[in-house]
Parts: sequence; C-alpha cells; structure tokens
Amino acid sequence: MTYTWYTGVQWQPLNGHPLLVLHVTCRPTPRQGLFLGHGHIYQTTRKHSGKVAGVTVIRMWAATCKFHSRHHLQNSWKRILQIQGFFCQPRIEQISGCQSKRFFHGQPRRLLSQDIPPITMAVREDILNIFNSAIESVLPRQMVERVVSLSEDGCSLTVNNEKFLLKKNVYVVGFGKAVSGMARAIDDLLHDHIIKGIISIPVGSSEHLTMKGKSDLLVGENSKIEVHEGAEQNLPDEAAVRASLAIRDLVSDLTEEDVLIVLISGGGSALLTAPCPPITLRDMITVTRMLSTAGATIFELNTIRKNLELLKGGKLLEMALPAKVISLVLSDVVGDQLDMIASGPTQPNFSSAEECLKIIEKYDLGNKVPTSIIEFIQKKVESGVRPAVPSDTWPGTTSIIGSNDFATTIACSKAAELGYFPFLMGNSLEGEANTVGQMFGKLAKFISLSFTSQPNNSRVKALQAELIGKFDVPKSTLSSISSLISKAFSAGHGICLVSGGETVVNVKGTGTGGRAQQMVLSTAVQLNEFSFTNCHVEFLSGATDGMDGSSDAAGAVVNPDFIKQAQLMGLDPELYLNNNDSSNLFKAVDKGSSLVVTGLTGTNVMDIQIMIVTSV
Ligand SMILES: Nc1ncnc2c1ncn2[C@@H]1O[C@H](COP(=O)(O)OP(=O)(O)O)[C@@H](O)[C@H]1O
Ligand SMILES: O=C(O)[C@H](O)COP(=O)(O)O
Repeated sequence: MTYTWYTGVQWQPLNGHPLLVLHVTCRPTPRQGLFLGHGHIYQTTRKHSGKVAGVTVIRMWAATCKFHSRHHLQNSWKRILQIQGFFCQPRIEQISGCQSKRFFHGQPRRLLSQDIPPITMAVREDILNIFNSAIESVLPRQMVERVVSLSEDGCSLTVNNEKFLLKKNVYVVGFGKAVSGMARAIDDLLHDHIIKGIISIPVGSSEHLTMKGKSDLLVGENSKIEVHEGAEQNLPDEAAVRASLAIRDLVSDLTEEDVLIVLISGGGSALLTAPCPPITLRDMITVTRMLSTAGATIFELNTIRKNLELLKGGKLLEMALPAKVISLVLSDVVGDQLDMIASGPTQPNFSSAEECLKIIEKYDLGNKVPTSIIEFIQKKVESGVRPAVPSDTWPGTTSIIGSNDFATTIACSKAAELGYFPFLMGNSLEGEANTVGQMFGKLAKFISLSFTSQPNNSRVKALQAELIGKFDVPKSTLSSISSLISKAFSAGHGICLVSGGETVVNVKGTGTGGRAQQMVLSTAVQLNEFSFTNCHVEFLSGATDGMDGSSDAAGAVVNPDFIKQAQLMGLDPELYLNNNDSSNLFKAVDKGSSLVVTGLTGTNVMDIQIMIVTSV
C-alpha cells in the first residue's frame, strides 16, 4: 500500500501556542487518528484534511513550544516523518514569530532505507559491529591457543600449569556448537600425537563454515579426527546418538598411558546423547522440547538430562579412566557452572533423582512427560541411590577456555573504540525474555529522562523505583549509568550498555522466534510508549551461536521507530509477541532489516544484549 507524501510544513499560532502544521498528502486516505500519539503530534482529523490536486492532504498539528533551536526543530520533524515512514530533508528558510512559512523543499517521496539519516545508520552499523566483534573474540581457535601450549621439543603439553607427556598417545573427543574450531586448533597443535578422534557438531556446520570462508574452524582433510554432524534444531537425533556411541566406544578402551582431550561447548547436551534404556531417543526429544518451551532454565533441563543418560553427569569421564582426561570447555551457562555445560559429562553430578521429579512437577509436566522417564526416575528415587558425593579428588583436568564474560568485555572495548562510553551490566542476565525486554525499554526511558531532568525529577524517580523494585536492576547499576550519562552526553558521546546471559521463553504460541528476538520485540513495544525526542536508542539482543530458538536469525535490533513501521504496514506487534512469532514480524517489516543474521558462528557463549543511546 502506498501511503503518504508530505508537501510542506507551516508555522501557525493556536491558542497562543506556536504550532507546526504538517501538510501530508495521502493515498489512500489513512484512518482518522492514524498518526496520533507520537511525539509532538497531537491532532490529525478529517476536519484538517482536504483534497489537493486529487490527493488527500492531512494536516498534522504539533506543539512546538519544546523546540529550543532551529536545529532541534529540523531534527524533530525529520524523526517524526521517519517514524511515519517518510523521508524528508527539512530545510528551514526562516522562522519569524508565528508566521506561516514553508520549511520543506524538494520532491517528497517514500522513505527508503538509504534515507535514514547518518546518525541512525551509523548507530545501527556500530551496534552490529560491536556484536560481531564480541562473537569474533570468542571464536574457539584463539580460545584454545590461549590456554593450551606445547613445549618447544613438542613432547609435552601444558594446560592449567599441568604437564602431560606426549608420545603418540592423544585421543580427542568433542561435542558442541564450538567444537569444530576447537578440534582444528588441537589438531594443528598436536597432529603427530593424535591417534584418533571423534567430534559431534551441529548439522550443516562444515558446509556453513566453508561457505563463510571460515575453514580454519574445520578439521583438515588429513586429520585423524572424525567429524559427525547431527542434532537438527538443537534436539537430539539418531545421528547424534550414533556419534555419541562411537565416542563411548573410543573412550572405553583407553589406558593410563593415554591422554584424552575432551572438547566441550554449549549444544553438547543434544550432540552427546545416549539415553539409559528403556528410555528411548524419542522420549528424550519429547522431554527436552517440553521443558525448554515451558520456560525451564538450562540448569533444570540439564539436571534432568544428566540423570537420564549414559554419558552425562561425569559418566563419560568415568568410562575413560584410567586415561588422563583434559576437558577444554567453552562456557555457555550463567556463572560458568562446569557440571551444567553440555550436562557435565566429565564433571561430578551433584543432582539427584528427587530434584528431577521436582522440576517436572514445577512445570506441571507430570502427566505429559513419557512414562518411561517418570518410572526410571521413580526407580532411582526408590533405590535410594545418591550420586557419588564428589570430592576434591575428582579426576581429570578442566579449563574454561572462554565465556560470555570475555565476549562482553570485548564488546565494551569495541564500543569505546567507536566513541561510546561503555558500561558492562553483567553476564548473568536471566529471567523471562518478555520481562527482560520491558526492563531494557524502561531503562532507555530512564536514560532519556535523566539526560534532560534533574535527578530528583518525579518521573525519573518513579522509573528508578520501578527498575529496582520490579525488574531487580541493582541501584548501583542505575547510579553508574546516571553518572555515565552526564559524563558522556556532556562530552558529546553516546553511551553503550552491554550485558550477557540467557533468558527463558514460555512458548505458548505457534510462531517462529527465540529468546533474543522475543526480548527485542518486547523492548520495542516499550520503546514505542515513550517519545524519545532528546536521544536516539538502538537495542540489540543476539545469540552468539548465531541461531536464536526456532528461527534462522541470531537475534534482532530495533530503535523506537520499529513498532510504528510495523503498524503502518497494518501489523499488530502485540499479536506477534503473544504468538511467539517475533521472527516473522522482524522479517515482514522493512524487508527484515531488523533481523540480525549471522548463520552458525562456530562459537557459543550464551546471548549478548547491547543498547546504544546517543543524544540528538
Ligand atoms: N517461537 C519461539 N519464540 C520465542 N522463543 C522460542 C521459540 N521457540 C523456541 N524458543 C525458545 O528458544 C530456546 C531454545 O533455543 P536455542 O537457540 O536452541 O537455545 P540454546 O541454543 O541456548 O539451546 C528455548 O528456551 C525456547 O523457549
Ligand atoms: O547453547 C545451547 O545449545 C544450549 O545452551 C544448551 O547448551 P548445553 O549443550 O550446554 O546444555
């Protein structure tokens, strides 16, 4: 549908207040009130419309008393028009009192993405740049090289200050989304000592990494490490089970002379799957899907997995003994809890069967989870078997080679390099994606208000109280952000807030999306409820593995105009949000320009959120 062209803006008095009247020609005629409710525009009615040369002219009224300079006036109108989906380059010839003047010149036309003024495009470019730098910083190869070193004579390996004698006695196994690159790094380093290896990586990884020119994240053709691909949609499947059983057979035959290197990253839970009979693969798929869409955390899901499978919860390591076992782990869980990453196949299992039952009850899944699983857990409870209490002497050497922490630190450095004042909000962002999204929206409002108001302003105080009381934002975080705002904005710089973590989504709808996109859409809805006249806000949330939930995007990025753009297309963002269909909304608006698409990145350190706020 073709909508509107502007024709001109006039400066007129109304009730003693100066007003701007924007004449917009529309085809077809918009519904009454279509433009109501944003920024300074407070009235558009048919009364103010008319036909000029066969097209409808809408006069939009806007209070201008808040404009404090010619520059401000120009920018505000530019933004208002952009929000409505138009491009204009306002030029003010003259403002004198309240006399009628034309401000806009040139042939009006529809807004095109290249028309978005430099500030918006630059900020969008910067935020994507920051996200990509964060991902690049945790590519597995450099992470492995940071912690593993080979002696000059090539006869010993050092990890965590521990030395391992090498004499063609190295075996490698691995499972997870980042394991391909980790295996390549190990292969390059220890090639001559490796006897055999098996890795289980996501379906399509090799093809995708090759296509992206990242073949340095793939094991070479002459490698002794076999590559298995499986776990379509991050769920266990037959291919993953075959790879897992091959891994089990490999580690079961090792002797004390051998060194087993276990490469572990997020996604390993699905890629290393061997259910304890009589539980079937189908049962595991069902319970995994049920728990993750019910909003269970990865801690809860993996507690269940550890207790239902043959290799998780330390059992892979037990099978590999007496070999020397080195686990290299790229963390994808909040707090880097080792026994939870990929369900801890080389770590002690602290959980019990009773806990599993509690989790199933918590999500009211007692009658839905396959009976084989319930019976299996109940038998464990009745037998009174407790997991071996782990002692300090739990065998093996483990090193966390990288985590979200690392990626967000690099994101902050990149932001600083691009001229923003960065602030790291932390790496343990958890909770429901919608709620966290609202929190970011409110935070943007808090920043906008703090920028122009006194700290004791009642709206600032109310928002502060809400952020602390309802959204659990620490008071100290808000104080730090407040002082950052005044420092940055007075120096003419924007601020960049960075956080990391993993939220949950209780998927009730039938749409396509993921945690990151659900959060961004929720933020966008919040941003739309406020008029950001003094600053520009850009918010991104993305999965570092490049795949957000059931979608093929890594995440999304929006500014306060996004919802208006969707509404102009006749789309209802709330419907998409409630149907967990964020991805399809992002796809539909402005040719999907809000989607962050990376493809499989070859790494995985949870999700990252970035919010840039600049003054205008
Ligand atoms: N349509 C959807 N909208 C929002 N979230 C979804 C949707 N479908 C699945 N999810 C969420 O995506 C998560 C799984 O996504 P995934 O990217 O595979 O996570 P991870 O890589 O951490 O395992 C689950 O928490 C699930 O609730
Ligand atoms: O990244 C993932 O796929 C999820 O966070 C699951 O990770 P896990 O394999 O460590 O359980």
